[in-house]
Amino acid sequence: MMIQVSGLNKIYNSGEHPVHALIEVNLEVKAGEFVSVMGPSGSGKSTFMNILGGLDTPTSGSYRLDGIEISSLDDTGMAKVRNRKIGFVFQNFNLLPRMTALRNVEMPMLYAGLNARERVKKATTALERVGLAGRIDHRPNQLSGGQIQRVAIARALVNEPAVLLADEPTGNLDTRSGEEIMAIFQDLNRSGATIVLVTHELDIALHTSRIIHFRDGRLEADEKVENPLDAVEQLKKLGPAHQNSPRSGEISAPGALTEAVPHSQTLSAEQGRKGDAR
Ligand SMILES: Nc1ncnc2c1ncn2[C@@H]1O[C@H](COP(=O)(O)OP(=O)(O)OP(=O)(O)O)[C@@H](O)[C@H]1O
Repeated sequence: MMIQVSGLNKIYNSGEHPVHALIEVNLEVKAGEFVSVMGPSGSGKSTFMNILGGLDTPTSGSYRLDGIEISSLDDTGMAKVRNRKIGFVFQNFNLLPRMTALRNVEMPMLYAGLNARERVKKATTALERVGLAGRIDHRPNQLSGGQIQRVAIARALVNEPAVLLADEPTGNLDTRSGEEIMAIFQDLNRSGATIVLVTHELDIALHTSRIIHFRDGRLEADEKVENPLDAVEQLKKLGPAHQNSPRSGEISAPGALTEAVPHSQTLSAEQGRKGDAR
């Protein structure tokens, strides 16, 4: 079992009254599953993801990640687990604005003791994996929202984590860019990645094979998706990307997680959207 959560509770005591944000949550996720987390605002999704990611600790209960009991680790132990086992993708991207895509993706490897050549090689491979081979020297303000999110995914992948956690990774993107991100996640999942993704959109959740629902801090439903939507098929239905449409991306064919549009064709659109990409 990749993720094993039992009797998990989280109580915040920061305000005047304690907030019971998670109540007796139980969940098991096998290696290789693709799970989405849904629920109204305030239902506990972020709290749950923060605990899964080792960014916060539960008040009580057990959380095992890849066999390691996380809830009993100290800060140093937790930081190690985060660095080695978990890849994060956030809605607001969290990239360093002054650094190129390549340097951003190299960041998680800086502390892993790899030499510069190995770092560049692995970062380049990760960027190729998300279809950004031709953009490795671009800075975030030279990329579309969808491309920035792909850099963030490459960065999350580069240490080969046991699990990928994504909090609203398509939340700031248009339909096509969102589908492109889902195509990458589906591709990674088919190669064996375990992924847990928070989304407010059912259309996005239906790309995963299991949806769990939170309400008032409780995990109230856990359902299997019989025929998950295939993002590559959805992209075909959307038709060809319009050259002038803001933030349109480049993945347009099955398996084509590579650049389909020559660099020069996208430059003008990029210039037009500078500044609103994040
Ligand atoms: N640091 C904190 N201190 C006190 N209360 C908190 C803290 N973080 C979250 N909460 C409370 O815990 C509950 C769950 O919040 P959480 O952010 O996990 O919900 P969510 O489902 O992620 O919501 P959203 O979809 O709006 O992001 C809410 O009542 C929230 O106000």
